[in-house]
Amino acid sequence: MVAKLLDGKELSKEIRNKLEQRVKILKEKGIIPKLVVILVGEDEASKVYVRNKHRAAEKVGIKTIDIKFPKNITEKELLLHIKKYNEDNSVHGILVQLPLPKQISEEKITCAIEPEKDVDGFHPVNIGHLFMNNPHSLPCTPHGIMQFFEKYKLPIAGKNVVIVGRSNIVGRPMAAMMLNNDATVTVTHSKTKNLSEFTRQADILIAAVGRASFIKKEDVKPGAVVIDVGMNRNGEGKLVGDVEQKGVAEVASYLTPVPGGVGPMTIAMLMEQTVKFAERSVQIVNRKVSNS
Ligand SMILES: Nc1nc(=O)c2c([nH]1)NC[C@@H]1CN(c3ccc(C(=O)N[C@@H](CCC(=O)O)C(=O)O)cc3)C=[N+]21
Repeated sequence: MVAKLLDGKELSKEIRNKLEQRVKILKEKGIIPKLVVILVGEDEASKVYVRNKHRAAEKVGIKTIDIKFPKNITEKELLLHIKKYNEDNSVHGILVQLPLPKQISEEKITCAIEPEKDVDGFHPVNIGHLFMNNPHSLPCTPHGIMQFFEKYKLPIAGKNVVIVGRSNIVGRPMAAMMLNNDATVTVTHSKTKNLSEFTRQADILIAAVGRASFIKKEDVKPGAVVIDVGMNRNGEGKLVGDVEQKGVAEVASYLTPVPGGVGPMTIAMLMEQTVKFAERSVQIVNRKVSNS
């Protein structure tokens, strides 16, 4: 078997084109969707994100305001800035890039963002709604992954989904979304014993561990759908996923490439969420982005 590659560049473009139309309608009502992105210090992955996201926003017609703070900013000061944007009615979405420097509590910052403006879907209130199967704001990476299943009509109900990684950003919300779609979900992590016994049972395997080429051909059930969430830099500075792509492509039925898979979808979902929040602000009923 040779896996079909799930093209995130192409799909994100499709989604962005649809968003452009929604932004046009908003603009006719005098609303410009506005997203504030806060970056503290110099994290490499975050810088790539800022750049790509800025480009996508421009194409869609979303105004993004990138705010950079030095890595020694205090928690108190950062909280004051968040408060200011919470209270600013022209701002529809606020995103603080993670990870944050040690002196700042990520939990405190995440909780400080108004849930209504939490485009990342990281606020405990939004996570709670997601786990109760009544989502208000969805974390962008797992939400982006769900778009592949919708677009390619890949069945989820009754499938064995195995997620490798239990981060708040990917693994946990991914588990909730798959469960909401009637999958049987297993979340594995660094303490899991005999990991590959689990991964080999997966009809859908989601790798979000942050270790280059961690999932090999022999860890994958023939015919599985494999989603590679990894964004690792190798020795040459090249971006490599958590999946050993070449080998796994020989056994999987579908596979997301890195780059050009999950990454662009994360950004497309961030755009979608921002537009949705702007629509809510003028009570335009949200229409789900449909890829069919
Ligand atoms: N609050 C918060 N929310 C995030 O969602 C968040 C964050 N903080 N901090 C940093 C990480 C990283 N992240 C990326 C998303 C897309 C690409 C992306 O577009 N990658 C492209 C291209 C990479 C390249 O240009 O080399 C690809 O995979 O094809 C990269 C990185 C979101 N993150």
